Amino acid sequence: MTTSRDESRAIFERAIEHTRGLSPATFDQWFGGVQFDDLTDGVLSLRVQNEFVLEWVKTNFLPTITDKIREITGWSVQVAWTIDQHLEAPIANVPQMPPVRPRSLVVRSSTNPPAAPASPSAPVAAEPRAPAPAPAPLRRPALPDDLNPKHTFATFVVGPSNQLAHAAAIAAAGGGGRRYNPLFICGGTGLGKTHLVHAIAHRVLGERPGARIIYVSAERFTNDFITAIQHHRMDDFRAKYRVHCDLLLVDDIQFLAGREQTQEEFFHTFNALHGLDRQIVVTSDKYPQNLERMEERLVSRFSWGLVADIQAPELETRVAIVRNKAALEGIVLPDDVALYLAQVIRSNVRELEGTLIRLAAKSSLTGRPVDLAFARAEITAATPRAQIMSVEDIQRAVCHHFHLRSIDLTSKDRHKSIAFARHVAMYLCKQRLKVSFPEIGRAFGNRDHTTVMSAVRKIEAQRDTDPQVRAHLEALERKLAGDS
Ligand SMILES: Nc1ncnc2c1ncn2[C@@H]1O[C@H](COP(=O)(O)OP(=O)(O)OP(=O)(O)O)[C@@H](O)[C@H]1O
Repeated sequence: MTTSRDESRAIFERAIEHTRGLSPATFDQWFGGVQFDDLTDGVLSLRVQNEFVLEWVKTNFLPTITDKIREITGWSVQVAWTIDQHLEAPIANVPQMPPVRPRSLVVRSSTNPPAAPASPSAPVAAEPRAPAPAPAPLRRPALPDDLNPKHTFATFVVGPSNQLAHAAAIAAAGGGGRRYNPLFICGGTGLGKTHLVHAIAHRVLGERPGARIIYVSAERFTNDFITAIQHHRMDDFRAKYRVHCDLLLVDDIQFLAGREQTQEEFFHTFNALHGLDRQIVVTSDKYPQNLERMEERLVSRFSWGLVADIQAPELETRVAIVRNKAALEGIVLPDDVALYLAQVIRSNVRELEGTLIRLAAKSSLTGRPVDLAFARAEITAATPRAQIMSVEDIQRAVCHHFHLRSIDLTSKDRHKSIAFARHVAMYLCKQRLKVSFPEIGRAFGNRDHTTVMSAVRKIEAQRDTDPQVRAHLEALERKLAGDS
């Protein structure tokens, strides 16, 4: 069967449309970085920005796409990939390869704009590299003493904000997929970094009870090190961390800031384990390059494997987390309350969980059911207004300021003054609520997240150059703060 390029592109587009329906958020995030080159005689040629996108798309989308193409054309499709770092991604959050360090791979699950491309196109073979070798044989069991039994993969809710870190954590636990060493998980407080690290340990222990796992906070590593020096037990310390360890999990590495001697020791620990191909997982509240007072050689090693960040979860993920937590704790939580909690507590899962537990405790003390009225009253009393602001509050303030109807902001009306007010509202949502671009898009008449990104960028640029725009923003900021 021979087809023209237009026909084959149409076949490909039908196939990927089918895939988009299966998982729209993931699709946008990943498939946006793939370009169709050709489909001729059963060979589908695709161009991707980097190897990680290639592997992800290949694992998650390709089977469905090739099945669909087979359904349409009868071909058993083979895929030829080209890695092209110059490829302009239509979707801004496609993961980027870092420009200089050849062995590192930085993946952002965020909606941050992509970095500039670094090197020219290079065709690659269709197959991914062989899986990493199995860890060294295990000798004696070792149980990390402070693992939270509830922090498992089963209790971790996966969404676009954390799916890369989650997938990488499963791979680090030997659960398939490419294993990156080290795995560096970074993100703000209370977003699930420690949970994932514990989940890795539980999974490894479940599957290989003899595995020698060391789970330490960087603070504990420091204290162990100091104690070893004090008591002349450096040989034991080194044997423990550099030899009798199959998996090293280090939480909150930022704690090593400025601790030069501990950094030096950790550097050698890292090298020893890495040299033996033992998995190392590190968490941090910052990207490696943003770690303060950290030796450059350590920073560079942290980026050798995979840097996966965790962002604040989207609304749907927050709802799922709060429902899950309620189910785990045996709390009866109506859907409208779950949604309300997820709407008002946006940036920190720990806080979301804490609020749920507090509500449940108060409800059992007072005998009142956890219903919407109860939740609203409790949260309003306990939280400053600014923190429980919602997209609707911002839309209301913007409409009031520009004398518009609320429907104008969600309508398709592109009149200049309405479009400007809409852009301002989107900008304020991003600034104040830290909600994701897709989430904002949905609240503004189901607009695409790229539209929201460009609106926010436009206002950011005007804010710095146009005094009138700045005046509107300041007036709105005052209004929103005044509501607090
Ligand atoms: N995706 C998720 N699914 C389920 N629970 C989650 C998720 N993300 C976070 N949590 C829960 O939120 C709480 C805080 O998570 P965790 O302690 O892992 O955060 P962290 O990123 O390590 O924060 P910090 O940097 O402050 O140590 C934990 O109870 C954890 O179980």
